[in-house]
Amino acid sequence: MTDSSVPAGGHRSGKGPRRRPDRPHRSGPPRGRSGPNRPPQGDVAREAALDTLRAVREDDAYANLTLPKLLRERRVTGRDAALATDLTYGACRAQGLLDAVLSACVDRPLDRLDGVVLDALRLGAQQLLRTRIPAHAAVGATVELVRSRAGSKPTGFVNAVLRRVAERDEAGWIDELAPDASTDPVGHLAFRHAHPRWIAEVFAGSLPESELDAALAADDARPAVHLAARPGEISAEELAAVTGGDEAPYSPYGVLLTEGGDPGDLEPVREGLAVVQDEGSQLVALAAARAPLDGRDELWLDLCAGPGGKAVMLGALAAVSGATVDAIDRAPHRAALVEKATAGLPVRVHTGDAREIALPEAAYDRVLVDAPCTGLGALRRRPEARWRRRPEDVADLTALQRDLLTHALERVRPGGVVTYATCSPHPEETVEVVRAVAAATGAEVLDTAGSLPELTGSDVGTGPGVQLWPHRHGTDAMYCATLRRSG
Ligand SMILES: C[S@@+](CC[C@H](N)C(=O)[O-])C[C@H]1O[C@@H](n2cnc3c(N)ncnc32)[C@H](O)[C@@H]1O
Repeated sequence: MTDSSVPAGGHRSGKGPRRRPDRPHRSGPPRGRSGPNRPPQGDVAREAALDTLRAVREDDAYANLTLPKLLRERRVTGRDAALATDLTYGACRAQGLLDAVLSACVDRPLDRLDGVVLDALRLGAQQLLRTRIPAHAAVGATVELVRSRAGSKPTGFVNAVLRRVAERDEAGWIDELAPDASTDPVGHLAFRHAHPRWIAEVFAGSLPESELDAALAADDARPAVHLAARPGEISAEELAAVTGGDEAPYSPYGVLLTEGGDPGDLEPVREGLAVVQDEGSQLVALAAARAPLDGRDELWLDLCAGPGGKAVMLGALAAVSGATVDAIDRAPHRAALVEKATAGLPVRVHTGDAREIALPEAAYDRVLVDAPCTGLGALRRRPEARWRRRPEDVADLTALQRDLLTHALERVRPGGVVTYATCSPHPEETVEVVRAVAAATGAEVLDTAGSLPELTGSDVGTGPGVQLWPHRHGTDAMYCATLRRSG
């Protein structure tokens, strides 16, 4: 199809800067050129979105890895790339809500639909309910997409379903379909903010009731992009000046980017003076490096290091203080990423299971265990994750988390400190792991907030440890707690 009549506006209403919804969607040189540098043609944004949704549904692919690769391969850039990103990530995040609406408009279970048709309906519903794209354009473009991918046969069906979806806006469908707010407030908010109920229940169990709405809303929004200035190389103030960002509120190395665009293209990032890293992750690495310690402080261990975000911060701080870091990851490709990220820093990378690898026992002064977890605190970054995770994943992970923390306490010397972290606020993965391992090993739980005075005045929970939240701190919902091995 030609898309010169299709508007490009793809922003969710009420969030972020608005693009003009009615501007013709067109990029690149005039049509008709041919040859190896021919620009992409057709509705390249929606085609890329549809292909990504298929990969997520059929192959369990990650949208945030699949889509950028597809856009690169097809040389889709600028407004088309931005529209593809908005639609794909939006449709992945909101899948449960979109499916509830589609189910109300379709006369059979959604899993009986052809896969391409279902993906297209989700894409169409996303445009109708959660962007400012006019209804006629959203329906027309989706029908043409289906025609180009699945032939004419299903187009009448897709057209009819999307016209039913378009009879109400998002708020209207929420009124119609969400559980009643007075009798089932958690279910209502879960539906409204497009979260599975069990995740909303986990959040509800960790927060005052009055904060659940804000927590789920923040979790459904696009995350801010932070840079971390490399300690010893550039200050946050200088980095903010060079990038046009703002110094972040908590991390002394953090910069909050205020402009869009690919942060990887920024000069300080290309030159290795800064990395893209959520401010919460910066604070975890800082807590690990600052935990109070008597005596020697020269041998550090990062037990679950891949892909290396915190290892870079630890390595740079170690370089400043004269320490050395051993960094382990079980996955060879992730260990390779740590190796690349920490080049030039005093970091030795090892591949293997942290519970078995041949490294010294009772030898390290500081250890960071950034444990594998459900990732419920970083759902903003992994569009499809909230619908893929299952409550039954939690038990396997907590067993591994306890095991890793116990091994960390065996690697650290008596009197040494271990910082345990997750990008999840689930109490079973956070405070309960820390309490259980402290009780079993006799380790002392330290005052983690005391190592992060920058957080003073903000609510970091009742512990043990520090719990960050997107709606409170603008960070991922990271958790960390520090323990000292008894002598
Ligand atoms: C949450 S990620 C760590 C993120 C990392 N610290 C960073 O800041 O980039 C958890 C990591 O633990 C690794 N892992 C899982 N089980 C492990 C084990 N038994 N031993 C070592 N690494 C493990 C995973 O491969 C994964 O890379």
